[in-house]
Amino acid sequence: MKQIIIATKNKGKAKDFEAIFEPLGFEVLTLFDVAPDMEIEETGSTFEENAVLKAETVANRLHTYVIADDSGLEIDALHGEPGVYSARYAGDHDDEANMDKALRNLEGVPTEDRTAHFTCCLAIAGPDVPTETVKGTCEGVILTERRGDQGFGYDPIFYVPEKEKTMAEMTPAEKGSLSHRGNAIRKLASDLPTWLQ
Ligand SMILES: O=P(O)(O)OP(=O)(O)OP(=O)(O)OC[C@H]1O[C@@H](n2cnc3c(O)ncnc32)[C@H](O)[C@@H]1O
Ligand SMILES: [Mg+2]
Repeated sequence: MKQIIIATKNKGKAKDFEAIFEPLGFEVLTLFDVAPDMEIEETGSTFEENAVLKAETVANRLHTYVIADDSGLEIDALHGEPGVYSARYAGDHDDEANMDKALRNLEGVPTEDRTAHFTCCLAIAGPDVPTETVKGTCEGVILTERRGDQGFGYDPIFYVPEKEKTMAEMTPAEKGSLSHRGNAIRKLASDLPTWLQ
């Protein structure tokens, strides 16, 4: 089976990638498999900068093609917060505390003003080629309480009106069919065979 390296330590993200790449015949490897000691400080101020930073750091170390994902939630009523700070909004990678903070900051905001979107920027870096980036988004509404137990991060409070479900109420495959990550991967897909030769 062909292998694809995702420069991430987020197991929820890795599951999202597996749901899309495994049916295409790829085994998904993460930093836990290829470079468990690596901790990359995300010093960029945009998703794109951080995705490029993560992809290039790992590609330079491993001398092979690597995909990195930098993503986050932007809530309109909070002027785009938490944005690039999504993972560390209230506590470092503390999904529950992060959701609580978002819900607290939205207290009293009516449904019609609770619009938000997820963004996913993917960067692909490798030896002797310029790094490429693509972006995918997904629109939704922030609920007042959690629903569902699938997924990760802000999925339980991110409601997708067309599906009448939160992302945490979707199977990984269903989430991938409409998510910011799925949309970004589909943009990349036509380039994949050449990147992975
Ligand atoms: O940097 P890596 O190791 O890939 O893992 P990370 O979790 O730190 O990833 P980011 O720096 O890209 O931060 C993204 C955060 O945005 C949120 N997020 C991104 N995609 C999401 C999704 O599909 N569902 C729910 N929350 C998501 C979640 O809080 C993530 O931790
Ligand atoms: Mg991160």
